[in-house]
This record gives sequence, C-alpha cells and structure tokens, in this order.
Amino acid sequence: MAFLAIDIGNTRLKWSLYDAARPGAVPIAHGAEFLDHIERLAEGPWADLPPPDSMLGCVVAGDAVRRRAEEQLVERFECSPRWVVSSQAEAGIVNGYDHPTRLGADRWVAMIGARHRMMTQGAPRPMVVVMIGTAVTVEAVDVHGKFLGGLILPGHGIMLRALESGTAGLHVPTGEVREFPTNTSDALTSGGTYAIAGAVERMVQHVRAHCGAEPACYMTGGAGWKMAPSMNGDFELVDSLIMDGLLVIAQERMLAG
Ligand SMILES: Nc1ncnc2c1ncn2[C@@H]1O[C@H](COP(=O)(O)OP(=O)(O)O)[C@@H](O)[C@H]1O
Ligand SMILES: CC(C)(COP(=O)(O)O)[C@@H](O)C(=O)NCCC(=O)O
Ligand SMILES: [K+]
Repeated sequence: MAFLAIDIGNTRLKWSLYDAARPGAVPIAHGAEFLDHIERLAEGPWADLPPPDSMLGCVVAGDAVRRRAEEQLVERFECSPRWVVSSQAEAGIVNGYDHPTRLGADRWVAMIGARHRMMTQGAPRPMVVVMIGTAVTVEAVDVHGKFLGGLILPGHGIMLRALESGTAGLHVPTGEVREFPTNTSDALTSGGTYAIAGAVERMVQHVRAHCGAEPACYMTGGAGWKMAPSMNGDFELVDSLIMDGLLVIAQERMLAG
C-alpha cells in the first residue's frame, strides 16, 4: 500500500514515497521542487515511481499552486488529492489557536510529527517546535499535547530582501555568522541568524516557565541546517518532521476506517 506524502511551502514542494503509511517507514524515493517547477513532476522525478495507493499532504502556498500539484498527481498517478486542514484535535495534539482552522497546516502537521517522536523517546515533555522555511515558526506545546501558541518571523531570505529594499547601502553578498560582525555582509547574516535564535530562546524560556519543565526542542525546514550551529540548548534537527506527521495522521485515519 504505497503512500505519497507532500508538503507544499511558500518556496518548495517536498515529497516522499513510502511502501506504507506507517510512522518510521523509510522513503522509497523523495525530492523537492521549487514551486516554479511543479509542472515537471509527472514527467520528471515521478516518471518511474511505483504509483501510490493513497496520498496525504499539507499546503500553505496558494490555491493556484495547490491546483498545479493536483494536476500532476492526477496526470501521473490518478491519485485523489487529500490535504490536511488544522482542526480542534488530531493525533495527540489539541489546538489552542483562536481559530483552529486558520493555523498553517504545515505547523499543525510538524507538531504532530514532533509529538509522536517525543513520545517514542521517553516520558511526555513539553515541546518547542521550530520550522525554518520561507518563514520561521516557533511553536509551544505542553506536556499533554496542547498547542499553546506560536511565533511567526520572517525567514533569512525575507529579512535580507526587506533590508535590501528598505535601505540604500545594504546590497552585499551573504556573510558569515559572527559574534561581533565587522563588515556589512557578516552583520546582515549574523543579525538574521541571531534574530531567529533569540526568538527561539525566548519561547524556550516561556515554555519552561509556563510548564515548569524543560521542553524537548525540535527543528526542521529547508534552512534548518543553517540555523543549527547557532542554536543554544539541545535542539534535535529532524528534516522529516512534516513527513513524519503526515505518516502519523495517515495511519491514524486508516485505523479509524
Ligand atoms: N538547496 C537549497 N539551496 C539553498 N537554500 C535552500 C535550499 N534548500 C532550502 N533552502 C533554504 O530553505 C528555504 C526553503 O525551505 P523550505 O523548507 O523548502 O521552505 P518552504 O517550506 O517555506 O517552502 C529557502 O528560503 C532557502 O533559504
Ligand atoms: C506561517 C506560514 C507562512 C509558514 O509558511 P512556510 O514558511 O512553511 O512557507 C504558514 O504556516 C501559513 O501561512 N500559516 C497561516 C497562518 C498561521 O499559521 O497563523
Ligand atoms: K514548510
């Protein structure tokens, strides 16, 4: 029962094909396409794949992008598209958002993936779940799996473009992360990196104070590896957090009939 998981963010579509919708499954194949290249999937990376029996995805890019992905799915696999919508509760997470369905589906699925991982690692703990994609999100989840709330920040690229377009003198190549930057490139790169690291540190403090326990901290997203060396504390970098969450949800829904 092959299963295809898809995550469409604001920059790239990521996909993973598994032999079954089972948490912990190893992908048979996986890939990522920038949104401009979605039309290549059916005749490119998907051309020689065994067709999945089902799929589940999350999409936060617009409706037009979602439709282009659905066209590829139907063209290549005749597979009915199914997309996760954030809800009141699913797979161990309870949604504390004012309007639960307005929470980005990628954030919801990543928390579900993180909670599942944390429960396999030992006793339940609160969590901080960080996603470094086009935007950066920093979620707080208590020991019972309640999503308390989260931060949204601009990602590295958006921060740099905002500074470039809002100033006369900030057009420079990417620099290095330095504690005390002494040139414009390093100052910009370090500023962006420590803005994210600082926001994450604050959320860790908030969770520690609110929950009275040390949170388990997970980080994911296309630019997670860039942030990892600059993070304080014990962050586990898990590239597959969203795919893991999709596997958990797909299996639970299958078991529920
Ligand atoms: N191969 C790559 N080369 C350069 N940057 C990358 C690459 N992959 C990811 N990134 C960085 O990660 C971000 C996109 O990550 P991703 O998780 O795909 O975002 P989203 O989910 O928002 O589409 C980009 O903004 C970019 O900074
Ligand atoms: C915050 C996001 C833009 C992150 O998108 P991404 O960086 O993964 O492309 C996305 O999850 C979103 O559009 N959320 C809806 C608003 C919300 O979660 O409150
Ligand atoms: K994402």
